Amino acid sequence: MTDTPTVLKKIIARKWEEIAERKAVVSAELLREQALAQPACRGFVASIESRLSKGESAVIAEIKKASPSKGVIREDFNPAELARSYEQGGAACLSVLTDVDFFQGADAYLQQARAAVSLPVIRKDFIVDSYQLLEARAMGADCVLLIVSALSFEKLLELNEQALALGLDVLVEVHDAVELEQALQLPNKLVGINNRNLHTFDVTLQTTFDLLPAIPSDKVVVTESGIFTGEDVASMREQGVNTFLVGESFMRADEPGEKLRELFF
Ligand SMILES: O=C(O)c1ccccc1NCC(=O)[C@H](O)[C@H](O)COP(=O)(O)O
Repeated sequence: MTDTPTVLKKIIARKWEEIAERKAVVSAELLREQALAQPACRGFVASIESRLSKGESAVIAEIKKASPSKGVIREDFNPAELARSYEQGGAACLSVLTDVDFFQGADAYLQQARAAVSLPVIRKDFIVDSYQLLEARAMGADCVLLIVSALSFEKLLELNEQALALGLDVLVEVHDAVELEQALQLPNKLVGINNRNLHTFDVTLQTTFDLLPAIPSDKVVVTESGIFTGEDVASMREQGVNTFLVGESFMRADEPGEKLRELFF
């Protein structure tokens, strides 16, 4: 009997096809030239640390039109306007979904959002190949996401090194103790704990609380997914977690930046 592929497995399988299609249009060599011609990144980690050092929450505000678990989340979708709203609301950084097939994202959305503000931006996608790092740097991203469950440990180390060498910051994302053990072997400052199980879509903030004790105090923990209420925010703060990645809750609000301010400041 064969296992039914989970959504994460489907996304990764499609990613490899997408990479092959894109490589046929723009070679890795050309992309590298474009990546190396970019100005310095804006400092994703630095922006978070600056907020934390002032005793504030650092909010990574996500621009996400749709998702596999929720379908279309926001019809009225203008990345530049959303970015401005988030900046005014007090965001430390932006997260922009660039995956086309499962999130209705686009590389252009990242560029439009970033051009509208001075905030650093993470390319939120499913990175499995160094070509996507070159793409990220070439399109202007300041940070990339590396999802431990999507990569072998060797690939994780390799992509992490390549991303850092390109001047990108990296948010390494885990969901359980085994993945966390791998993530902690990287020199990175940020450790993202995704409260969403990417295989089943189950979301529980308990994931962050369970993994937190194993994380050294020199790391910055980013709690990701499922943050909707003041109580959610307070429960994280009580445990010393002050960096949040939030998407749906803001995206469903008429004024996403106002919602951000109301929840966090
Ligand atoms: O959101 C999904 O349905 C999803 C499915 C499979 C892989 C990843 C998925 N989402 C990416 C994220 O983790 C979230 O966009 C991000 O953490 C924000 O979460 P939320 O605040 O719950 O929108």
